Amino acid sequence: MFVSKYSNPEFSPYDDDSVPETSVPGNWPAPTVSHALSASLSLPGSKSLTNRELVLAALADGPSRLHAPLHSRDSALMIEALRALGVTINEIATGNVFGPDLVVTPGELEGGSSIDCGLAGTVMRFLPPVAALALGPVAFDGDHAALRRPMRTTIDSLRALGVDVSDDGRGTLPFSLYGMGSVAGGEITIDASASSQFVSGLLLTAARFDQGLTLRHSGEKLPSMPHIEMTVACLAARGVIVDSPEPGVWVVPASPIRAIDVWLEPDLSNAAPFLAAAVVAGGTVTIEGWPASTTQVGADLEQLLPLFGATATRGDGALTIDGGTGVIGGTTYPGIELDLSTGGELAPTIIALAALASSPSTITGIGHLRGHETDRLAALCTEINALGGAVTELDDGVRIEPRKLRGGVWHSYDDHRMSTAGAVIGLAIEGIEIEGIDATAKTLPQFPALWATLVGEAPPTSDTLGLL
Ligand SMILES: O=C(O)C1=C[C@@H](OP(=O)(O)O)[C@@H](O)[C@H](O)C1
Ligand SMILES: C=C(OP(=O)(O)O)C(=O)O
Repeated sequence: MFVSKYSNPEFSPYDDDSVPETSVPGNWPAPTVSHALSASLSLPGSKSLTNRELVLAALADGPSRLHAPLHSRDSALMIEALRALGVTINEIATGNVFGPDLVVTPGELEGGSSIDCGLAGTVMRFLPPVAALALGPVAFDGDHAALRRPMRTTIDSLRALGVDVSDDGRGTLPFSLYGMGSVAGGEITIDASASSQFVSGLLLTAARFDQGLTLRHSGEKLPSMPHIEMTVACLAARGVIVDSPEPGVWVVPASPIRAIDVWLEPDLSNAAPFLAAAVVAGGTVTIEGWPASTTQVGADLEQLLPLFGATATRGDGALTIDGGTGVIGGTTYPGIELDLSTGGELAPTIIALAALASSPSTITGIGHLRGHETDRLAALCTEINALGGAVTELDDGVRIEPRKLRGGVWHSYDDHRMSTAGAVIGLAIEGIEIEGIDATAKTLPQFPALWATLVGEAPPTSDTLGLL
């Protein structure tokens, strides 16, 4: 039997003889715990806020300082792309273990570049409208895994705004556009049912269009509303007041975007697997620096994790989840019925917890996760079922039946939230090896180091936390 070096078989209620015999080189053995947790962690800045503030600072009327921004693959791709478009971005060391502050100085936007979007939805959906303001051609491409993410709405909306876009008709990366130095703006209708980022991308730049923008969403659903509200709030902080006269309509006035200094909040969606660990292992996990109020959908974890029998407490700028004795200590919790359309990026963690529940769960409102870093519904079904689970895909979600799980290789599909969902299950199930833990570099390069701290394996050091 393969036994993770962190595991203690005595405490696993899911012991099974069919775990793999040997470890696969390069895979990350997910730590299994045999004790209740008592961890307090700080996390780096929010991906969604950092990449919005980078874009807004690049379009602003002077230099902006970003304090405590995220430094990860997604933010690095955004920084490189903005530099290629003529924006100056300098680092200022502050002693923050998660990396330097950034000073963003706008410049005249120039074309002639090729932008690597990697696998970052925020780069591929936020930057084409910015590039349309540049003078000259700008090409957009990305990772192989990115070439299936929906981009048709971005392409069509730019064309509706009069921008010259060349693509191969598939509605995905790669494509290119020819910026004319300005965009007239006006009124357009788009279908953003595949991603809220189509709306956010247009809103972020629209104040710089000659006539601003009236944007209408026409489609059967609109996922991730909190992320659109985050965009509107970031614009408001820079003096651009977006009116929403009715649901699905936004009016952005032509207006300067003010240069301001901003403090980035920690990434609350990246807190999800750490806080969920308390549910599985028992004991407490505290995330420091939890904002008193926020536009991040990760704030919903305070209400979501108690659905799994945990207790959430806020105080002293922190959120603590107490999982009692946890799954490994014998706690059972019933499955849940949940519409997660507002917080799709929390779904992989929630589904991992549901896979350890004692009765069935149905998670809906997340059909659009098929267009995320991977088809997350298919990936979660495949990986949980390969461990002995019983997850089925629905039109817009998944149904999870309780099953005794066993160890095995958990594939990440280049998706950071698949890697971390596997780690959550791995706390209770011996012998789970994560293939592709490096995917966590997309938004949290320190994940393996922080997870080791969480389970009490190693204290954090500037070497382990500062890695990029
Ligand atoms: O605007 C953003 O920062 C994001 C919006 C959401 O995208 P979708 O609406 O495509 O789910 C979310 O899932 C993603 O992680 C980040
Ligand atoms: C969907 C996600 O990312 P992206 O910003 O690449 O869309 C995510 O982080 O869960």
